[in-house]
Amino acid sequence: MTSPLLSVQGLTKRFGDRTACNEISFDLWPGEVLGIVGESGSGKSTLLNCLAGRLTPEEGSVLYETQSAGIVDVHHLTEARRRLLARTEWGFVNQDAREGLRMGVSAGANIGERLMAIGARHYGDIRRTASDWLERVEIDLARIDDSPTVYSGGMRQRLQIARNLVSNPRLVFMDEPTGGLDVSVQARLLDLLRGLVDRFHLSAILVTHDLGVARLLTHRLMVMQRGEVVEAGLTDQVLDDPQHAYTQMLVASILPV
Ligand SMILES: Nc1ncnc2c1ncn2[C@@H]1O[C@H](COP(=O)(O)OP(=O)(O)OP(=O)(O)O)[C@@H](O)[C@H]1O
Repeated sequence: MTSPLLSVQGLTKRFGDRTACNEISFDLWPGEVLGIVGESGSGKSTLLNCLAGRLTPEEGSVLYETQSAGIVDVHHLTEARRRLLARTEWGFVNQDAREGLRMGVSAGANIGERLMAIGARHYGDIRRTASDWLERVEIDLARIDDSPTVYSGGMRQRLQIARNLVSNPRLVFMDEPTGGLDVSVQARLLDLLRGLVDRFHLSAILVTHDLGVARLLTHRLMVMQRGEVVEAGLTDQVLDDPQHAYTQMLVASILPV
């Protein structure tokens, strides 16, 4: 029997007297893509940041099964070990690619840096792998030495995805990866992400307010309202036959038939 990659128990995060996430518990299984959906302000990003160790919850635990050191409690690791974990086993794709890229170095270096962080040293190999990944995310190789500052929004997002996936992460956190882009750019990025998720059997947790994105990319969904998970289940089931009044409202407003 396999064990969960991530196991979350009773996670609560408050900002002053506002509870952004309230007693959230769930498991993520290897190879699974879990979507977190809900309206703006429902607590999705806060939850994601608590899972990835970027925010510290007031209560609860986030247990992660590491590749070599067994199960660790993300919030009881030292800062140095958490950073190491983030660098070697996780990816984090931000909505704003500028936050996930180093804007002062070339596209190739953005990918190469990640490889060097996991021990790659041979310049030729690093350059070759960076080139492969640029191709994989449909960026013209002629742009490898350009800085991402001269990339379009869609290209930057594809570069951020390449930078995250090049190190073969076991778990990828994504916060609105297609947000803020033109509709046609979004569609292409979604196609690309879906292909990569399938090809690399990614385990991922994806935050989105877009139920169309959730439908395309996720296996399972958690629906959040005011910091609570109000409904959870297989994505198609939740979207085709929502049980909670809030989910019914979301589905009716976002996916009109
Ligand atoms: N740093 C912070 N300080 C104070 N309150 C915060 C902070 N971050 C989030 N909140 C509050 O926590 C609640 C949840 O916010 P969060 O950003 O997690 O929601 P969200 O569902 O991700 O929304 P969006 O889709 O707009 O990003 C909101 O009421 C928000 O105002």
